[in-house]
Amino acid sequence: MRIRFTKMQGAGNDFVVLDETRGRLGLTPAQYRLIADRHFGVGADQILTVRPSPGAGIDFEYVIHNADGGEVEQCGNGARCFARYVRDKGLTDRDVVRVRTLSGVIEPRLNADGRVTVDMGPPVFELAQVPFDARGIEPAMEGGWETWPLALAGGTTVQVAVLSMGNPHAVQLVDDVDAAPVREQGPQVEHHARFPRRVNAGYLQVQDCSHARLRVWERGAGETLACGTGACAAVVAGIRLGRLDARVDVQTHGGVLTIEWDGRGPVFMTGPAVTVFEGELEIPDAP
Ligand SMILES: N[C@@H](CCC[C@H](N)C(=O)O)C(=O)O
Repeated sequence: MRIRFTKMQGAGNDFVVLDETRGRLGLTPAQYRLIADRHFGVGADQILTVRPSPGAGIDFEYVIHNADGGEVEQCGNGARCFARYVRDKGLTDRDVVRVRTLSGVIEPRLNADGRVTVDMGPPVFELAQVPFDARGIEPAMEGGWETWPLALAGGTTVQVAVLSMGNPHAVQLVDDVDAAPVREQGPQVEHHARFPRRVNAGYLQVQDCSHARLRVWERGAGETLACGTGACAAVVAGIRLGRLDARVDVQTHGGVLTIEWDGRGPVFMTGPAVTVFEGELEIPDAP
């Protein structure tokens, strides 16, 4: 089959965007993997699919597949690209769209400067409780919030703050992200028995109360140049640990994301959303 696609990026986190507003393509996980493959396909960290409104008060449905072909609940950098895409393609004339994802409704807003701000909804902390209570592991209090010990191979134990931004994150505070063992340790954290549905592993370096650096080993994609939900989760963790203020510029390898959280309500993420090119791809039909 031949499919039309748009290649986009948000702070270097790159996406293939597919339009299913006029009918489903019916792609299989293997076909998503092929599209994301950097040698045999287009290449992307995630595939984003635009579907029509699922009901009253919602403009679109937003479906996300990781490069490994698995469908996931949320993608922050993708949400900004999604908003840019539906506007540029004339699928809406609104500056603010309400979009249903697997983890709920989010609201991206196109700004006059070309960047996009997304109301990502509030962080969820319950994720941190259940498995640890079951194992009877004591949390460590650090700056008034709980982080949890995670035993890794070779006798290493790391402290992680575990929370959900619609998708799961385990965030570590590190002194220097450049020296953090993201590629060696990230896969271990992602697949740790503690996280039956796997997890995104974030490494946060606090520079001062409004500046941070971040690297993320993403579930189902490996280390990416930026992770939007990862930036939201890391800033929320940094605020709860007393290390960050309510508005933080997060420097990633692909660009800066501005994250705002008042300590209670939704997290707001602002950053770029850019179209790179468009094309057509021939992929084998599903068996
Ligand atoms: N790149 C993303 C997150 C994509 C999904 C993630 N890998 C997961 O499996 O939860 C972002 O910008 O948030």
